[in-house]
Amino acid sequence: KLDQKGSDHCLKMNDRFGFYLTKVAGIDNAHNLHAVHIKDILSTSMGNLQASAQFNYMFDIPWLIQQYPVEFRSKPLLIVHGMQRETKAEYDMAAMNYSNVKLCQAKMEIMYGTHHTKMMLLLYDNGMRVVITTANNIHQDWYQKTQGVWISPLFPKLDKGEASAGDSDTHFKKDLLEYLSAYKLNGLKEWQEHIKQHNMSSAKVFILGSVPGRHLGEKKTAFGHLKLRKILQEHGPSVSEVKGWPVVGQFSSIGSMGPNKDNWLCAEWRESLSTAKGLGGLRTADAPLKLIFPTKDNIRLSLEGYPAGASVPYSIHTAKKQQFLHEYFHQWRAEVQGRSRAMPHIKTYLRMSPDSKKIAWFAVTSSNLSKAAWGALEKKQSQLMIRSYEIGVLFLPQMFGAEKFFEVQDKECQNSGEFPVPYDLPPTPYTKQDRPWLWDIPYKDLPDTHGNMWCPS
Ligand SMILES: O=C(O)c1cnc2c(C(=O)O)cccc2c1O
Repeated sequence: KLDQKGSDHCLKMNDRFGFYLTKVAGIDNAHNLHAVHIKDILSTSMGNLQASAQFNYMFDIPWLIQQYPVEFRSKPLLIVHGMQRETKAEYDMAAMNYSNVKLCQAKMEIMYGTHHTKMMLLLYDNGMRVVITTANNIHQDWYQKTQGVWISPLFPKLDKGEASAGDSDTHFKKDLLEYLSAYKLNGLKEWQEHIKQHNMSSAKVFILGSVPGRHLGEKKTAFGHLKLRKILQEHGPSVSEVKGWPVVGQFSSIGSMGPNKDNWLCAEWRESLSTAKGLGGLRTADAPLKLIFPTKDNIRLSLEGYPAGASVPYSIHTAKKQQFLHEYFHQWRAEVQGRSRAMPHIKTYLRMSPDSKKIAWFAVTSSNLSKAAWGALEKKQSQLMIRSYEIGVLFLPQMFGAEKFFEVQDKECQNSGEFPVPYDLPPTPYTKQDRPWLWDIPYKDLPDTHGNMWCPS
């Protein structure tokens, strides 16, 4: 048990990055000391809330309202979602009970796209905060899973007339406004205005956004994996420093990516994630790729048991078409954070030194491993086609006063500026017996933590 000081220190250290994991029920509370629950984010200690906007994929509206302190439950709340038809009608019905709740439906004009973005815009009487997370606005996403949360500093209001100023070295404000204006929704105009009126110069992260569309010309590098490539080209580590460093991807769902690695995964996608600063296009030896995705047994033996798999939607139909992928797979192991049994719904990407003691950058985002989220080049690479709304943040060492790289925090609550990577590095490869979790086939051989089998209908 950490003494009071230790735990306070932890909190401070974690404030360094503003990156937290969500609290997990049922593990030693030592592992929750600097984790956050949604009620902590919305609490009066974060500011005197005047209004908020909640962007997400899944909402339990009554549950969400209950997460606000009682004195904030009647403040204006804008819910931004991508639901259509029956589900949209359900949301409209649920919201009717709350006169302060307005709904805003994101346009989904490209097939198979979803509104994955999970973001909170919190307006106080003395400023505003931006929160970007991987958790849906439902109880079970904040209960026994590993989820990521980035909480911005308090952004103070700008004095009149300064509206053009207030951006950071990472052009956080400009990129957030560009992301929101891409919705082309009148319902978002007031929040775009709030953002314009606040000083966001203290933001040290880069925005990684995705917006449905066929992005070309100037906009081609505004979103998806080409935005990450652009940032790494300009601000990333140098080629010589990270030659041969593995790229690590960790996610809770997988899209269809063609019959072999050269279609997309180890072509444009790995190209972007292994980009380094220096001569554009200087081909470095292909970076090793390590993908972290829960095994069937990770899910079976988890705190939630097989039902954890209901949030890990990898279908056998898709898996069958891309067996090549499984060579890259590594187990979910998070002893460092006491979360080996708290299944990942977090999505993270990083570049790791061969000895896994350092990382060149770290991203936490709603984006899973899919072309829909990161984009796929089309028309002779002249345009990037993205299907879904996504948002995440990228941490670069030099923006946080680190020399060249982040040291990896390999024991909880270390007293230094090490980066709290949410899982164990180096990742542990699948054993010969391991199989990736597939959510749409039955498992009747071995019971889960709660003694149940898995029989999807
Ligand atoms: O967090 C999200 O954005 C998200 C999106 N989609 C799903 C699906 C699906 O789309 O079928 C199934 C199960 C979980 C999720 C989920 O957690």
